[in-house]
Amino acid sequence: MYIAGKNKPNLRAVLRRANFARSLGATSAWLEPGAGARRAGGEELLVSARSVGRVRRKEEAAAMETVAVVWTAAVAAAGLIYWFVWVMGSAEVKGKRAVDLKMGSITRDKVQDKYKQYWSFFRRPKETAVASSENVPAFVDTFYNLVTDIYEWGWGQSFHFSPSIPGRSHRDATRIHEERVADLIGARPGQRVLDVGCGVGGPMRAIAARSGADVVGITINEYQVGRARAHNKKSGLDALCEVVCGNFLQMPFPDASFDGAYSIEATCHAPRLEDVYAEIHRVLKPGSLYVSYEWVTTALYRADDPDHVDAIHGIERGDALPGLRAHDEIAAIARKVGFEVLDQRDLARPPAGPWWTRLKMGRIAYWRNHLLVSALAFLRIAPKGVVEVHEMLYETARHLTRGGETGIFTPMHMILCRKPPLTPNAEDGNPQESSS
Ligand SMILES: C=C(CC[C@@H](C)[C@H]1CC[C@H]2C3=CC[C@H]4[C@H](C)[C@@H](O)CC[C@]4(C)[C@H]3CC[C@]12C)C(C)C
Ligand SMILES: C[S@@+](CC[C@H](N)C(=O)[O-])C[C@H]1O[C@@H](n2cnc3c(N)ncnc32)[C@H](O)[C@@H]1O
Repeated sequence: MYIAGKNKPNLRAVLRRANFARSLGATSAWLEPGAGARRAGGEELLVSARSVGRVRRKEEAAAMETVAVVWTAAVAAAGLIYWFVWVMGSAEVKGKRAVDLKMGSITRDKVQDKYKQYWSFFRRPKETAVASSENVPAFVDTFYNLVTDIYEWGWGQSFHFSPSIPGRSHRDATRIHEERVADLIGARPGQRVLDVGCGVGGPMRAIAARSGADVVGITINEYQVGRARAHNKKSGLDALCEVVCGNFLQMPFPDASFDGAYSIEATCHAPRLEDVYAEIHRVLKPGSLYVSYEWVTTALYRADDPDHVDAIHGIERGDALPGLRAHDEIAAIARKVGFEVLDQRDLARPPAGPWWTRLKMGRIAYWRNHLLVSALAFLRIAPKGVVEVHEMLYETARHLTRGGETGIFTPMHMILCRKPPLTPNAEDGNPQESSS
C-alpha cells in the first residue's frame, strides 16, 4: 500500500512489476490498488521520453539520409555532365569540346546576322544567279565560320564522308579513305602536294604521314587556317604540312609548282568546276596526278521527281553549294581544261559500306548535342545563333541520309586525272604538253 511520504515512489520497482504483469497478460490494477495510476504516470513519462528520443533519432537519420541523397545526386549530376560534355561530346574528336564552340572569325554579336545573310543567298532571284556566283567564295567563307567548330566537335578534323568498314571505327574508315588519295597520286617523300580546300587539315596530316610528302593546303576560311596550323603543330607534322588562306579559283602559287594535287569534298563549292580544275591544272607540273572526291547526283537521280529535287535542294542549302553537278559532267570538265582522265568511279558503290550510316546512327547523339548547344547558348558560353546553325545541320543530315539511302547522291565520285607530260616538239625540239 502506498503511503504518501513514507513510501517513496520506486519507479523501477513499479516498472519491474508492470513488466512482469504484462508478461502474464495482466493489467496494472491487478497488481496493487492505486498502482495503476502511479505506474501510468511514471511509465507515461518514460514512454514519452523514449518516444521523444526515438523521434529525434528518426529525424536525425532522415536528415542524414537527405544529405546523403543530395550529395549522391550532386556527384551523379556532375559525373553525368562531365560524361555528357567532355566524354560523349568529344567521342570522335580530340581537342574540341562543346564549351569551346565559337563561330569562326565572326564576333559573337554578329552570328545571327551572318546566319541570316547565309540564308539570303538561297533566296536570290534566278536572274542574279550569275552575278552572285562571284559572291560564292564569300558566302562559303561565312558558312565555314558558322560550322567549323560544330563540325570539329561533332565529326572530327576531317570534313568528309567515307565508306563504312565493318568492324572498324569511323576514325579508321576516314583515315583509310584519305590514305587512298596518297596512294592514287603516288605521293612520296620530297614531293610537294597541293590540298585544294583543306579544311582544318585532317586529310592533309593523314596523307603527309602516309607518304612523307610535303603537303600545302589552301582554304578560303581564315579561321580554318588557324585551326589547321594548331593541329599540325600538335601532331608534330608541321614540318611537312603548311596552310595558306586563299581562293582556289585564283591560287597564289606559280605555274607548275606542285608534283601532285587532290581535293576531298571541296570543289563542289565552286560555282563553275572548270574554273577550279583549270587552276589546279595550271599549278601542277606536267605528268603529275590529281585526284578528287566529288559530290554529285548519280544516274538514279530524276529531275522530275519532287522527292529527289527536295533532297538535293536540302543538301545544297545545308552545305553551301551553289548547285550540285551530275556524275557524268565531271570527266568532260576535266578533259576540257586539259587533263587526261585515268579513272573515275563512285567509291560509295557496293561492296563499299554505306557512308550515311554514321549520320543516321547518331539520333541520340543529335538530341544530346541539341540539349548541349541550347544550354551553352542559354548560359552565354556559346554565342547566340549556335542553336539555329546546329538545327540547320541536323536538317542537312536528314537530306544527306535521304540522298544516300535512295542512291541519288554520292559524296565520293572519284576522278583520277593527269596533266599530260611534256614531249619534245617535233619541229623545234622544245618540250610541249603532249596531246592525248
Ligand atoms: C563536305 C561537306 C561536309 C560534309 C560533312 C563533314 C558534314 C555534312 C553535314 C554535317 C553534320 C550534320 C549534322 C551535325 C549534327 C547535328 C551535330 O550535332 C554534330 C555535327 C554534325 C554531325 C555535322 C558534322 C559534319 C557533317 C557530317 C560539305 C559542306 C561540302
Ligand atoms: C567540306 S570542307 C572539306 C575539307 C577537307 N578537304 C576535308 O576533307 O577535311 C571544304 C573545304 O573547301 C574550302 N573551300 C571552299 N571554297 C573554297 C574556295 N573558293 N577557295 C578555297 N577554299 C575553299 C572550305 O574552306 C573548306 O575548307
